Order: sequence, then structure tokens, then C-alpha cells
Amino acid sequence: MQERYVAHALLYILLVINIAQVLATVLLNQWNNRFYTALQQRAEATFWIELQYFTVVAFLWVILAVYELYLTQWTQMRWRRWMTGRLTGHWLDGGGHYRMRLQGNQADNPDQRIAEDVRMFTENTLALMIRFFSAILSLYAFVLILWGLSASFKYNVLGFDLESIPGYLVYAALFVAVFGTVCAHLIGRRLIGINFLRQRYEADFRYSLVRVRENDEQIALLKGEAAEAQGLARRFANVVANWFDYMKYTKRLTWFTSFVNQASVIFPFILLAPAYFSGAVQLGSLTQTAGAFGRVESALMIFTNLYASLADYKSVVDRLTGFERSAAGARTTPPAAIVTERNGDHLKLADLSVTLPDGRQLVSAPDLTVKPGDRVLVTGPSGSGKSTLFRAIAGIWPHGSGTVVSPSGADIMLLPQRPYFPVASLRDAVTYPSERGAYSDAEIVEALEAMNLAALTTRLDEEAAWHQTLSGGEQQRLALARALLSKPDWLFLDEATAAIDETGEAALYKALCDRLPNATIVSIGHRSTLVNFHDRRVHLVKDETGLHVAADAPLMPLVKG
Ligand SMILES: Nc1ncnc2c1ncn2[C@@H]1O[C@H](COP(=O)(O)OP(=O)(O)OP(=O)(O)O)[C@@H](O)[C@H]1O
Repeated sequence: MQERYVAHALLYILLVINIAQVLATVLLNQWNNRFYTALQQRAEATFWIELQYFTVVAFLWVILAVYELYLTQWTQMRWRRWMTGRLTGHWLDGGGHYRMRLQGNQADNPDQRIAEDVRMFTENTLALMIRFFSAILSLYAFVLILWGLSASFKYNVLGFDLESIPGYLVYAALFVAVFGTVCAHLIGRRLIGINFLRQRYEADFRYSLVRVRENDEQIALLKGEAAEAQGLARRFANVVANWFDYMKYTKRLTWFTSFVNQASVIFPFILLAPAYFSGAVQLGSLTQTAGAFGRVESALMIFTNLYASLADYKSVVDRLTGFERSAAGARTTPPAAIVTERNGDHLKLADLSVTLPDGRQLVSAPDLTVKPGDRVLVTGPSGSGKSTLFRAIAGIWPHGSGTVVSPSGADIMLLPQRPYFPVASLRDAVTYPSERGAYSDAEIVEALEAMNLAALTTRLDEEAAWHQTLSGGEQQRLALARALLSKPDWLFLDEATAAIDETGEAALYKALCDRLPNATIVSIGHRSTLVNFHDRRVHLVKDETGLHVAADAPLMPLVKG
């Protein structure tokens, strides 16, 4: 609320500054007439007085210019902060970021849209708004002046008395401006699409660089540097090709706008010269009229002069609205046809059919119930859909139909094979996503020791990219320590111990079962040794139509397929 008031206040101050600036230009325009008339008449005393007048107005002008820029920049950052918070929220809320990708309606490079496009939007909106506002004000002020001045320039063209058209100089400026705007649009409109793609290609290229950085070890091990260099060059080739397109159209537009701008310097003099040379008006009146004509014309030509910026702006607006549409689509589409109800203390899958994004059926669970305290091992061939079934149970998979009734009020945690850690201190990494201070150091140390990570207990304050520095097994143990701390009622382990040797895995499962005696544990795994820690097995087996179906199976023996 307070934020809104400050934003409004800043905007009003900026508008007032703009009005004052236009007022100053009007004063200077009038001064122009007096000053040059004094020069022409060699009136020295008036000349000095007018110079003092100019100094005062110019000084005020400088103050206004400085504060206009300063307050504009301030407003831009406040606005950007607000918009960034809003878009980040829309992206992250309710798993939208994940569903945006899965639903296939993802706007490209959301990271770039939140970072770059928001910055460009806030900077340009304000700058353009102010340019348009002052253009309207100067138009208003100088049209009046020019209208009045038109009457003093008497001459005729091809026998037609121009003086008889009131304010004909205003019409002349309007004609130039309309002509300029139409031509600028015809020449430059392709820039909108080109700018849109430029943002995209730049972001694609940056993302490829980040992926190399994130996967440096794999790339070094595979000696994939040459392939990466080729891939990066391919992406950068898009940036270059797009840039050449951009150059081509910007060049055409610049040819036109520069030409029009230069022509508009002499255009008023051509119009006014006959009246001046016939002696009808003084030099001061000529320069004032030419100045006023220039002001009216440039206010009217705003679309022409800002066409490149407007094209840029339009592409940024398109990218942001595309992002918002995609985020809204992800938010408003419920966790697909799979209804997740919270009711009772059992987990119940009824007529559940999980499909792939392209609509192909992947796995079904016609009737499956897991009771609190169960220890269930889920098995099935690779690619049969075990992980996707977990995703559907967790409510983040948007494709399929049927019902998942999950236990009411239960705390559910799902650990994947490759755990995620933020680049932060080890303390924050292990307690993620809980709030800071949710666990004492003693609790954290205890959990780490229980997961055989005593060596890490002295490094709680150390910040690192833990996904790159810890071994695969250490990362999995760190994720299990996270589970020990948060003590979920239901723990889903998706091959969460696959990188650990069988003896180590046995010790970890024992520690988990001892420390979370009431937790229901559902594990996906391929190892036969896992049988020892579970009392039930659900197997994904192919039915006669080739579809994998999840159903109870004997715990032993573990058979493949
Ligand atoms: N986002 C996705 N888009 C398209 N296909 C997907 C997506 N996620 C998973 N799949 C496909 O769904 C199938 C099942 O994947 P899933 O990871 O669930 O198998 P899994 O049984 O857990 O395999 P594994 O035992 O090898 O881990 C695979 O063929 C996979 O390619």
C-alpha cells in the first residue's frame, strides 16, 4: 500500500518537472525573439538584460534536468523491484515453473524474461511515458504559439494566399509528421519481431554457457569441449544472424529518420523565407517561428523518432505478456485430471492413469492403498513410469486421470535420485527448504552423523555448489539427513540411495527406520537387498495391451519385467 503511494508521488513529481521543463522551453522560445531582435537592432542594453534572463532560465532548466533523471532512475528501480517480485511469484507459485515446462506452453527462457525483460520494460515505460507526456505538453504550448505566428507570415504560393488558411504552419508540421510516421512504420515494423527473437537468442546463448559451467566435470570427463564449442558457436550464430537482420532494418530506418530530421531543420526556413526577405517580419520573429515549428514538428514526429525504441518496447511487452499467459495457464490448470484429495490417513490410488505430455498412456494404478506405517518397495523395469507415478502422487504431474487420495494433513517428502541443493552454506543446503533457524546446529550435526557424514559437521558455515563438490553418495546421504531433520509422516525415496554401496545403504535404511519409526516409507529401487527394509511390494507389470500396471506383488523373489 505504502509502496503504491510512493510510486504515485514519484510519478506526479516527474510530471510536474516535465511541465516546468516545457514552460522553460516556451520562455526560451519567446526569449529567442527578443534576443535576436535586440541583436538586429544593435540594442546593447537589451542584449545584456536578455543574456541575464537566459542565464536564470537555463540554470533552472539544469536543475530540472538533473532531478528528472535522478527521480526517473529511482522510480524505475522501485517499479522493477515490484515487478520482479510479482513475476517471480507467478513463476514459482504452486509449482507453476515445472508445469509451465511440462504443459508445453512454456515461454522461452523465463529467467531472461524475469531479469532482462522486466528491467527493459520498467526503464523504457517510464522513459517513453515521459517523452510522450512532454511531447503532448510542448505540442499544446507551441501549437498555440505557431498558430498565432502563422498569421504574420503573408505570402502566396502559386497564386494562393496561404495567409487565408489560419494556422497553416501547424498544418504543414502535421503533414510532415503524418508522412514521417507512416513511412517509419512501413520501414521499421519488422524490428518488433527481430527484437523479440534477439532477446530469445541472447538468452539461449547465455543459458548454454551456464549449462557448460554447471556440467563442467562431465564435459571434461567426456572430453566434450570441442562439441560444446560447436554447440555454443551454433547458438551464437543465431545471435549474429539476428543482429544482421536488426542492422539491416535499423539502417533503413536511420536513413529515413535522419533524412527527415535534417530536412525538418531547413523546412520551416523554406516556408518562412519569402516573408522574411520581403521585409514583412524581423529576424527575431523568424527564428522564434522556426523554433516553434521545430518543436511542434518534433512533438508530432515522436513516433517516427522513437520508432526503434518503440519496436524494442513492443517486443519486451510481448515477451512479458507471453510469460504471464504461460504462468497463468500453468497456475489455473489443476494438477491435471488427477484429483488430489486430502481425506483420511491412507494413500489411495483409484483408477489412476498417468499419461505423457503427448497423451500416450504410461502407467496405471487401478486400485492401490498404502496404510500409515507401511514400508513399500516399488519395482518395475527402467522407463516403466515409477518416478512419474511418484510425481503424480506428489501432485506435480499434470497429465492423466483418476484419483489420488492422499492422507489428510500428512507431511509428505519425496527424495529423488539426484537431490537438489541451493548454492548456499551447508547448513542451508541440508535444511532446505525450511526457514533459517528451523533446526539447531546440534540437530543438524546429529542428522549428519546418523547419515555417516560426520566429516561435514565442521563445515556448516561453508558456502559451496554442493551438487558439484560432494560425491553422488554424499549428496544422497545429505538429502537423507534432510529427511531425518524434517521427520515427514510419509517418505518417498526414488532410488534415493542408488549411489551408495549395499552395506552403506543397509546402514542408512536402518538409521532411517530407527529414527522415523512411524513414517510410512515408499521406495523405488532395483536392488534385491532393499527387500530387507520393506514389508510390501508394488510391481509395475505390463498388461496384455502393453501398458504398465501397478499392483501388489510378492516381496520375494524380485523378478525383472
Ligand atoms: N517430462 C517428460 N516428457 C516426456 N516424457 C517423459 C517425461 N518424463 C518422463 N518421461 C518418460 O516417461 C517414461 C517413464 O519415466 P520414469 O522416469 O517415470 O521411469 P522410471 O520407471 O522411473 O525409470 P528408471 O527406473 O529408469 O528411473 C520414460 O520413457 C520417460 O522418457
